[in-house]
Amino acid sequence: MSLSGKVALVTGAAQGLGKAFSEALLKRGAKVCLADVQSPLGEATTTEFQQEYGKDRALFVKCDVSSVSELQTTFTKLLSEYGQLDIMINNAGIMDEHNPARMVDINLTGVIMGTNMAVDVMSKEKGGQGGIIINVASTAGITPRAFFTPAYTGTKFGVAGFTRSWSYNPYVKKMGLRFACLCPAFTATDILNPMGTLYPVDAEKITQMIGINEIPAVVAGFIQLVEDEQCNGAVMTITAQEGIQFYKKPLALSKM
Ligand SMILES: NC(=O)c1ccc[n+]([C@@H]2O[C@H](COP(=O)([O-])OP(=O)(O)OC[C@H]3O[C@@H](n4cnc5c(N)ncnc54)[C@H](O)[C@@H]3O)[C@@H](O)[C@H]2O)c1
Ligand SMILES: CC[C@@H](O)/C=C/C=C\C[C@@H](O)/C=C/C=C/C=C\[C@@H](O)CCCC(=O)O
Repeated sequence: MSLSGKVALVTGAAQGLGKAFSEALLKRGAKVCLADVQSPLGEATTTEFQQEYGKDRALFVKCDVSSVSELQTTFTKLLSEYGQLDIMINNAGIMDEHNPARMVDINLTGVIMGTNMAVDVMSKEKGGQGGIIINVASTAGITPRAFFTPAYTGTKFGVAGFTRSWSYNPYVKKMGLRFACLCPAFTATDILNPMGTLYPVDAEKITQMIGINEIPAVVAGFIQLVEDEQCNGAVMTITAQEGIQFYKKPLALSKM
């Protein structure tokens, strides 16, 4: 799918993977609404992108994805600026085993609410143009072996299950929608702080043992999902040792 003229919403876009996903979309001709709870940093990232890709191509909205009203306001601002939404990336997430309720609100409830609002705007049955919704889980969301992050693992299992459930919906073809789940393993961003885990020494040791992805490797997998019109139901893993793999291959879209 050509991304020229498409409109994307990326949550958690001020830094890290969300920033890199946003830039990859901009490079391919899309307009991007960057949503993040970090206001000065999100504004600085957006200004950087506006200078590189054009003022009208990037928009920042301060948004805490755990707040339904802030998410709604984000969609309202995005639609009033760009008039459409084609690509929804629910990426915002934290690692804080010491505050599991907050982590569930951001990592899981935020993804569910962001997805449901995007479905309402993007569905061809509701006046939208269809498109793709990618939810960022983790390899921790498909194997429970990261014992140092049990609540985080729970949220990411939730994201993977939620996204896959949508992909099996027999009405997605009529809606013109595709759902995919991106599952990186450890990647070089600020989230890799062992102090957010229950067992920092073990977390650090296992991270080094498994290896750390560089951001461009994850961006390559991300773009593959965005551009592949057959990717509905895909669960893609990206690891330093084995690169891009499919844990669950794309589903044939239902004829219903
Ligand atoms: N880096 C990794 O090792 C790794 C591996 C697998 C999955 N992930 C997932 O990738 C996603 C992006 O993480 P990252 O690695 O870029 O980390 P990061 O900490 O660099 O970026 C996370 C971004 O999310 C934003 N954010 C946090 N809480 C928010 C909220 N309530 N509302 C809106 N934005 C919020 C932060 O401000 C930040 O910009 C997360 O969902 C994370 O769980 C990361
Ligand atoms: C160093 C801190 C670290 O623990 C914080 C990580 C924060 C987010 C990254 C997370 O999404 C990545 C998880 C990757 C897990 C990779 C492998 C596990 O699934 C399995 C580990 C154990 C094993 O298989 O032997």
